[in-house]
Amino acid sequence: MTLETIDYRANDAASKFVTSLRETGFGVLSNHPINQQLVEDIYREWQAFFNSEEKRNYLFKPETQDGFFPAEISETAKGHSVKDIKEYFHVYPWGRIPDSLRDNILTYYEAANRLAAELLDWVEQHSPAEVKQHFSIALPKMIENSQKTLLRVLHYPPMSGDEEMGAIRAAAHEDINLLTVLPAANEPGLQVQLKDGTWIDVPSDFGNLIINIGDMLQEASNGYFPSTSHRVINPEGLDKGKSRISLPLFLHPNPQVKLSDKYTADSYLMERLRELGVI
Ligand SMILES: O=C(O)CCC(=O)C(=O)O
Ligand SMILES: [Fe+2]
Repeated sequence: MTLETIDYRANDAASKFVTSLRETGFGVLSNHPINQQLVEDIYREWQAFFNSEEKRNYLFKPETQDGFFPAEISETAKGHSVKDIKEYFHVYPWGRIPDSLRDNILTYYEAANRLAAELLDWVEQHSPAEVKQHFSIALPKMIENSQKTLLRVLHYPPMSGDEEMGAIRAAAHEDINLLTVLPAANEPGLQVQLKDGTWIDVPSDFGNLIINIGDMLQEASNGYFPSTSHRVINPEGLDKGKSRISLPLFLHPNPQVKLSDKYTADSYLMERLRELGVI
């Protein structure tokens, strides 16, 4: 099985997209409104930033979680013992951002959020009534003006040869948030796990937009929309010498939004961050 790429401008785009999310946890869009030149500019200028020592001036603050997370303290996925091979920067509009990178990244943040609201509306419109009734408010409303939505600029450095045994760029995990929106990275490697356990490549043609379900949408839909495991595998051969940059936007509802009888967005997030040991 492969993941089908869906033309955002096709008449049946919404229903095809939601069917793909329901079946695989992922949807891949071509012909979408995110400006590809902007994405390319961001990849280029953030690559230069990660190559410079300036990044150390933006070391993340544990209380606010904005800023630069170096490889030494980078994430260990839930259930794994080896750190991922990556470093990243957490962008929030209220957080610290290097001046020279601010305009482009905030333009992208806004454009991706606007599209995300439309895609959440597609999900809502194509949810069966018995699923829809679980949503405490309309899905696009959940993220409206949210200060919690996080744009992560990820840098996977070239392989040096002395990586820890068993380490990969991003070990298998599920995202915590409602939906994740990410432009295809500048190098392949992203894979999703199907129901039968096999791993398939997410079509990474440059210009595609990849959307995946996170645990919060799974919780809010009472399991109807599956949050599926995904990972980023290490490059082989000549590609070992190449960096990879990616740009996931993690859509987080406003903290007081009720996800289910059991959780608000805030109580859900806190429980997960406690499990991860980061708070
Ligand atoms: O780099 C990628 O393509 C995906 C990253 C990812 O899954 C994550 O950061 O949660
Ligand atoms: Fe992820």
